[in-house]
Amino acid sequence: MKRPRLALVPGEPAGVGPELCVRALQRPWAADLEVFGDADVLLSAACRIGLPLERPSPDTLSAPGGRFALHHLPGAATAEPGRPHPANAASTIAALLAAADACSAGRCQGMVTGPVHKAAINDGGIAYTGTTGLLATHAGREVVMMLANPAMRVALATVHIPLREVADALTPALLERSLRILHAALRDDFGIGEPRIAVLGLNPHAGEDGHLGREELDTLIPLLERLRGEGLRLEGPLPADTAFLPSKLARFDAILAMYHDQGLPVLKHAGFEQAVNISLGLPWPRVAVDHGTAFDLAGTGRADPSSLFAAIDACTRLAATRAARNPTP
Ligand SMILES: NC(=O)C1=CN([C@@H]2O[C@H](COP(=O)(O)OP(=O)(O)OC[C@H]3O[C@@H](n4cnc5c(N)ncnc54)[C@H](O)[C@@H]3O)[C@@H](O)[C@H]2O)C=CC1
Ligand SMILES: NCC(=O)COP(=O)(O)O
Repeated sequence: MKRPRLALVPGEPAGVGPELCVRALQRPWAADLEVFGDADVLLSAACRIGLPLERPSPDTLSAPGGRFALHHLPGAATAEPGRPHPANAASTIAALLAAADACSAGRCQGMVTGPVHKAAINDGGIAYTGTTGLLATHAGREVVMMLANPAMRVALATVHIPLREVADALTPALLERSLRILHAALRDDFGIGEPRIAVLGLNPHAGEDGHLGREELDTLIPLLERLRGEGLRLEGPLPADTAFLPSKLARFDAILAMYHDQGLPVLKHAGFEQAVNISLGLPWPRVAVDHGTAFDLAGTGRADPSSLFAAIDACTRLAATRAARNPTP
């Protein structure tokens, strides 16, 4: 099978993304990487952490890992580690969209993204709640965020909204869409014939028969019963406090959490380094690091590249799976 070509996007220029990408370019991969970002930011990051990186031509980077195609998208302001500049918001977003376009055009078979600082993008005058939503809008698809590490897969029914708004956002339509996208991705992208999905309740003790909240009785239970009737293997709504016990986790291929901080702290505690963030439902694979811009570490060389490396490996596998499913003539 042909080697996949993946777009690699460092993300926020003042964060740890650029230096983690420099680290990725120090070694060979099972995919060809094309970098979408500001070459000067990458060269400065390499210099700062003492790793070799050169730009032998306007559209090439060279490092011990090989020669890498470069799509240079300069920022408007000089990037300072740990100090995001609102003037760089436009080029940060442009790099993500250029990579998405390369995937849509078939030039790349997937994209791997570094962390983006939501407030820095908003301060630059661009409405943005995350790259998952940005790419969903760009591709015209409904998308579900799923984080995964070797211990578990956790998908989110709601993501970057205030906690106060979560209960109202959990409509039957949103939950059904989330479950169908998750089920299809587990089957098609992860090769699980009959995925077993655990669905968490929203309220303590999954609502305690309506005494601690009604979302389980009014929304979740009827929906799960209907979808089970179609053959989907769904368990729940489960009390979230015990759903992650190892004996329970072993029974499921994925968990659908109702909101960001219901699922992600458990997953990150169980393996921050190996976790990746996968956008389910896009026309091409997109995998991101599980961590943020870590401004406290930017420029120090101390940021751990494991999640970025795991993201490149995961995206390579997903691209290969899709290529095997839809072979080009
Ligand atoms: N994939 C993405 O684009 C993500 C972006 N974010 C964004 O990043 C920004 C900062 O978010 P925070 O909540 O501060 O989370 P953060 O993940 O940037 O930092 C939290 C803690 O983890 C540490 N950490 C993060 N990455 C690390 C690494 N590679 N190696 C070692 N330690 C690391 C940091 O030093 C800090 O102590 C926010 O704007 C957030 O929205 C957050 C998570 C994912
Ligand atoms: N908590 C995940 C996160 O902040 C990254 O989201 P996205 O940018 O991948 O949508």
